[in-house]
Amino acid sequence: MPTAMSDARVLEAAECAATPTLARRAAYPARAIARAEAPLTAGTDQYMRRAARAVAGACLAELRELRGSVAGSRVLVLVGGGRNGGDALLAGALLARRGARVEARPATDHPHGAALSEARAAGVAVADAPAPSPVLGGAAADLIIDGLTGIGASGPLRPRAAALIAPLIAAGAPGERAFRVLAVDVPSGVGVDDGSLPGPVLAADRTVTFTCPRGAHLLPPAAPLSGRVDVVDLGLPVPTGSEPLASVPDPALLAALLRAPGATDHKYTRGVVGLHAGSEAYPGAAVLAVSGAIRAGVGMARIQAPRRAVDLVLASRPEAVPAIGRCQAIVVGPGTHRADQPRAEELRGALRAALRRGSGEGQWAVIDAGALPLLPDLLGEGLICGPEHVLTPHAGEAAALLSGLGLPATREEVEAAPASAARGLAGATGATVILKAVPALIARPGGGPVLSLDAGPGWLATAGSGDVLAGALGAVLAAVRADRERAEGHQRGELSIGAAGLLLEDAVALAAAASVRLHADAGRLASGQALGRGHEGRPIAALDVADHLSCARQRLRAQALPHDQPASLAETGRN
Ligand SMILES: NC(=O)C1=CN([C@@H]2O[C@H](COP(=O)(O)OP(=O)(O)OC[C@H]3O[C@@H](n4cnc5c(N)ncnc54)[C@H](O)[C@@H]3O)[C@@H](O)[C@H]2O)[C@@H](O)CC1
Ligand SMILES: Nc1ncnc2c1ncn2[C@@H]1O[C@H](COP(=O)(O)OP(=O)(O)O)[C@@H](O)[C@H]1O
Ligand SMILES: [K+]
Repeated sequence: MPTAMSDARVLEAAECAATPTLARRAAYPARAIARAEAPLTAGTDQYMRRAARAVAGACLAELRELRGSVAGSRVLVLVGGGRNGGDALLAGALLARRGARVEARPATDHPHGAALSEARAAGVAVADAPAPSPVLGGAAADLIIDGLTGIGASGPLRPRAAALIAPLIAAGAPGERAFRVLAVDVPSGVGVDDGSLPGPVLAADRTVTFTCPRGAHLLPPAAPLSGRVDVVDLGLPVPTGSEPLASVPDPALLAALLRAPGATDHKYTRGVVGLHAGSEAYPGAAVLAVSGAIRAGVGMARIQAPRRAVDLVLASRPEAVPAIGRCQAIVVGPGTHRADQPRAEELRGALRAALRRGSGEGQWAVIDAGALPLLPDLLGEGLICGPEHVLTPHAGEAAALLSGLGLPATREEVEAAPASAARGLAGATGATVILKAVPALIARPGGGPVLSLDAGPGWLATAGSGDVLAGALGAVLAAVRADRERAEGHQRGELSIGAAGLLLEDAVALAAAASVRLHADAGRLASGQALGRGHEGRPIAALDVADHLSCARQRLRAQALPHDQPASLAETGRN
């Protein structure tokens, strides 16, 4: 199938098409995507051609970054039997016309016929593994295009496809290997809708997908294997008729929650948080949680803890108030263990006061660490969680809590299907759930798509990092609750601030998302990873994360204030 386009025009079109459309943040089921596309794509290959241009554009960018030029670069195309393989072959053809040495390796006896002919005509060599490579001559490729399977796949990769990726997986993770991998639509072999990993998958440096994200881009454990994801608009409809599986909250919405104080604000209108954090055994967690709350912008942080922990807090945060009084939100549990009976009894008291006894809204609360295992008994007493109660388990804590609620689960099961665990926990408790996975997930008790949030750099995996997150979340919840209290005191519609007009469930979920975002950005800033791609960053301590929360908040706010753009994250990281 010859093309009438000149090389220059092909390149131009390819680069345009690869521009990501960030407005599309919700992942829909593969079936719904295919159903919505079908009336337009039947009987035409124009959408496959647009897809291939977008893929080729991204490949050109990767090759230029890696080698400085495209001509002479070595590209290996892995080809499955469907249109995903067709996209990859046509992209390979475009790259061959740009002077790349391109070889295609089919995992099927029946690759897309027209795309295969066009690739051959453009100079792409087609080799059947394990035949020796005629083009690459056994040398490693610079770039692999993974076009084995897309949204039409199910189950683990079949043996022939799995055999093609096995040696590539063995070459190491992205960043550690000599070649780059660009996945067409999804890294082949992932569970497209649920983000599961039913078998081996070649991790991509970059993925080019179409129309809207897929579940596999937003849900762990598959999500990190996509690398950078470009969502390209091919002119096909978004399947808005079906419920999304997951979504990425708009940063502008998160920023809008974190309003700056005005002339009529005082510390109580900015929010007061009460922290039941730290214990004789783990006094430092109280410092971390209080610091997280203060640096995230709370009006006042109150602390309740054993004397040793309170003394430590006051030594580093003299502004903390060592008495629990009226608060808009509480944080219960950082730095505590259920085996510490006297401390557990204090936490139980705080939780009893916070949970619902009937239908009314309870005290807004973060329920973390040692407070989580106390929940099943309290719910057994007839107390009730509402959306205003936010649970913050990691996988192990989620498994224990599910099991305590009569839904047996192991840590491995939660890690294999975190979205289902987060939804299950929210449904079983009635609370909002932040599951600390990578990416982090937020599930609402009323169901609906889970929110997916970049968890930040791996440097955040350091002791006490979760205590900082709990404190920051307490601060944001207190501020949102304070705004709602203030708005309730006014005539309807007279005062429009922050999250005042949102449904309770949405306000709390967005507050949770804003806190995860602040924590992740603070980790990027503290570690120097905010300098951009190629900067792997440096080790950080949990207190460094707390210290960078205020800067992270300023950066996020800038997204709500387009007229007042401050310096980029990258510039801040240099300080
Ligand atoms: N609808 C359209 O016209 C468009 C589709 N596009 C591409 O087309 C893809 C969907 O195409 P298809 O519906 O043909 O599906 P796929 O290409 O995703 O997969 C179907 C093929 O994979 C094989 N397969 C299924 N499960 C497998 C497994 N576990 N291991 C190995 N092989 C497996 C099937 O036998 C079949 O040959 C999208 O992902 C996207 O890349 C783009 O070209 C844009 C336009
Ligand atoms: N690989 C990772 N990448 C990004 N963030 C991570 C990673 N591992 C852990 N984190 C984050 O670090 C924090 C750890 O919290 P938690 O497990 O409660 O630890 P701790 O109790 O020591 O504070 C969470 O916010 C989690 O999301
Ligand atoms: K693929």
